[in-house]
Amino acid sequence: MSLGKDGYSLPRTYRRVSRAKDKARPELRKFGWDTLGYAENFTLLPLKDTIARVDGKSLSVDDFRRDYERPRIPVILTGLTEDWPAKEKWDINRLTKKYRNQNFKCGEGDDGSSVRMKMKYYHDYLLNNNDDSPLYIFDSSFAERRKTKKLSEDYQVPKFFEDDLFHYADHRKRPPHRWFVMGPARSGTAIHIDPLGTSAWNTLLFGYKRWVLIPPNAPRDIVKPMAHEKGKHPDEGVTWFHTVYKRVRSPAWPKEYAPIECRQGPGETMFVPSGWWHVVINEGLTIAVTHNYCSVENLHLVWPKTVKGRPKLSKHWFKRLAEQRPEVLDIIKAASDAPLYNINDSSSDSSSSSSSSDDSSDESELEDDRGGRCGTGSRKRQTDEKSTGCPEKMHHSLHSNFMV
Ligand SMILES: O=C(O)CCC(=O)C(=O)O
Ligand SMILES: [Fe+2]
Repeated sequence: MSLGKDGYSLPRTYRRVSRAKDKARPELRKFGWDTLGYAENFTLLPLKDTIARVDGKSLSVDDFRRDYERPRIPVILTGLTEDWPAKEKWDINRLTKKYRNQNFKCGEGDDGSSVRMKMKYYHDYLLNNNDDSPLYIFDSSFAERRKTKKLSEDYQVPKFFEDDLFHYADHRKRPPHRWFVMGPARSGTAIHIDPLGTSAWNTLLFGYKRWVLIPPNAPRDIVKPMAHEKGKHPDEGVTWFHTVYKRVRSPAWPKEYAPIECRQGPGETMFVPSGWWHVVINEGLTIAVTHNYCSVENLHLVWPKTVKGRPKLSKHWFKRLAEQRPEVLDIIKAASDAPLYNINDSSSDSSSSSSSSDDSSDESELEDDRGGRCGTGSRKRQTDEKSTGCPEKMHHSLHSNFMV
């Protein structure tokens, strides 16, 4: 198809994209979206892949718990998508055809509202943009909307993550926990910790993502870009890979905060344990699904954060767990007796400090630090952590609401 003079194939894309951009990143209106020229000049340091990869088909749930989940060690699980319809169906052209007129969340307004775009316009944008840090689909309500919920039938929650204790809470009350994720080169997620002490799994169906994970005890100040490095994209993955990444790779980086890095490819499932800092950049078009969860292995971390950040939810959830999973009450009791500690040790989580028991703070504290999005719908992109009090994962980028 030939491109219009604005560079897009469809006549309305330019206006739809402009409207979304103005709402999601009004501060770029004057500065411009491609001013830094990253589409031409952005390069990543050469890959240093240091993560363990394990065949998910032959690994037992008990072994996963013992070797990775309990000790909180990141790992890539392979071979889990072989029976997923998504393996074939989550192809950009097929998705665009099937969900052409459906809106997907690709950003968040200053007021926390979702910025949405129809798939057909997003597809046009995806193929034809030169933005420094492009809009990124991070949609946490796809499984609840009539016309997009079939996406949730295209994949299966891997057995390792099936026992999500948040299932026992009323699904309308639980924090956002699953995201359909799609974006072009240079889109990604700023450094963050997922919200509420949850762990996450993130399965890539198409493309390649670069990940850097940094241990929970690393202080916030050293893992985040410095004030003078933030520029116009303070909360974007590209900025981190442009600034902090060099330090992480230098011999001066403290050994105790040694990162785990990798290039995740199609069919690979990343396990991000509770409390780990992580940052992601897409090397080209990627299509993924990610869930955050609470299991018997991280409940001791999730519980105190939920009490603090989502007090009403915690009461409701406690009742349900007492009825249906009484055996986990000992974990809750032990976690409640322990002094409230930050799972990040030195990297205190400012977001969780703003607690009050009213609904709004309840809502907003779901996330910890995901850098991603707040609000109720996005998971993971927060603009600035939890300090904004937003609970989702972080992104517009960070799963907005649910991440730390
Ligand atoms: O795929 C990505 O961009 C990473 C997402 C992420 O870390 C999150 O949603 O918390
Ligand atoms: Fe995350």
